[in-house]
Amino acid sequence: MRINYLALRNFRNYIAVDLEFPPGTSVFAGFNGQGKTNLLEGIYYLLHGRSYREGELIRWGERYFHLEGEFALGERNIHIEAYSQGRRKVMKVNGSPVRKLSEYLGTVNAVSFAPDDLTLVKGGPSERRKFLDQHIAQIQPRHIAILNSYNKALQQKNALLKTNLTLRDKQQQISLWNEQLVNFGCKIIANRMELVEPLAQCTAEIYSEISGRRERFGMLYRSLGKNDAREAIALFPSFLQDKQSEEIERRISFLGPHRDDLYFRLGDKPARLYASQGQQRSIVLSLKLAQMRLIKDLKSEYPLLLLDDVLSELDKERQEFLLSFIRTANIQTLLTMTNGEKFPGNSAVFYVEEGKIRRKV
Ligand SMILES: Nc1ncnc2c1ncn2[C@@H]1O[C@H](COP(=O)(O)OP(=O)(O)OP(=O)(O)O)[C@@H](O)[C@H]1O
Repeated sequence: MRINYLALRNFRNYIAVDLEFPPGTSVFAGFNGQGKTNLLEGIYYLLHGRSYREGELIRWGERYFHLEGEFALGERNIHIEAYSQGRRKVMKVNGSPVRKLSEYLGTVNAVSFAPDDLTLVKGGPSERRKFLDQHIAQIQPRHIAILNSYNKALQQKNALLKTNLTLRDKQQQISLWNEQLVNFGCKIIANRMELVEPLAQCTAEIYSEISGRRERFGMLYRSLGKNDAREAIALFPSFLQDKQSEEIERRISFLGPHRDDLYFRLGDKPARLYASQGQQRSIVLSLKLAQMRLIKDLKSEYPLLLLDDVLSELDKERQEFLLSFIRTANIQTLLTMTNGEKFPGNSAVFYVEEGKIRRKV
């Protein structure tokens, strides 16, 4: 998968930028606050129909933003457009408006890696669930709709638990929401389980390579407190039934895949507690590369790789591992760096300065 072309209009700190991307690695270098992340954010927005950051996308003082990109998928070119129309956001693929995100999400895949991802190991479970769910959504866009339906039912159930209705009324209504939670929740667990099995294997292989075969990495998806997600699916309805009185008493719904976690192990020790800084970096790097491989296995093409200021976070050996993976697999990679860092060999270099981009000649 490739990006050939990108146009940004009034997007973040860009007034008007038109860029053509060569194959291979492109470096975007600049001082802090010049627009490097905004550029990757624009590409992310085109591929996901939303941003991953807070804040106003329209350039301050302007009334709209407009993004346009041309992507290549095998022999096929895909033209994606996104713009704001008042408060409304519009997406078009090859000129046709997109009604539902799931219609086009995952058409062109990208894996991104930024310093924030390094919290995946030591951060809270919600970060790891988000990581899993985002990956699933790239290959199975309906997963987003299932998550939304589950979260809606969960919100309604929590709202009900907070009301002052009689116990009898609550009991009656809760079972309706529980039915929905089971319906959508089991699909979520099944999707996560299906991804984690190959992801765990692939990540372990890559981690072993990075660590010179000295360390063993393992990953386990724990759902509803069970190590076996199939068991969790089978038990979910009766668990909800058993916990009903406690949920009514505590006025909160505390059981379901919205509480699940992904456990990382180094040898037989939990990585969350014991992984060193370097080991955390190796785990996240292995996870990202495993994601790339799984997408390649499924779609026969590697996704785009968006590396935001991440190279400086890796030591020399891990940098070399990542760069040689990119070179060997011939992955189109967009890499941001701060001025002064050493650029990887054979890359096209672009300078980013105050919302303007020029290619080094
Ligand atoms: N809606 C907006 N309109 C205009 N400028 C904006 C808008 N949103 C963000 N900015 C500005 O864009 C600038 C560039 O942000 P960006 O995150 O891309 O920087 P960067 O080059 O990646 O920097 P760093 O190396 O520090 O990560 C910031 O200074 C920010 O204030």
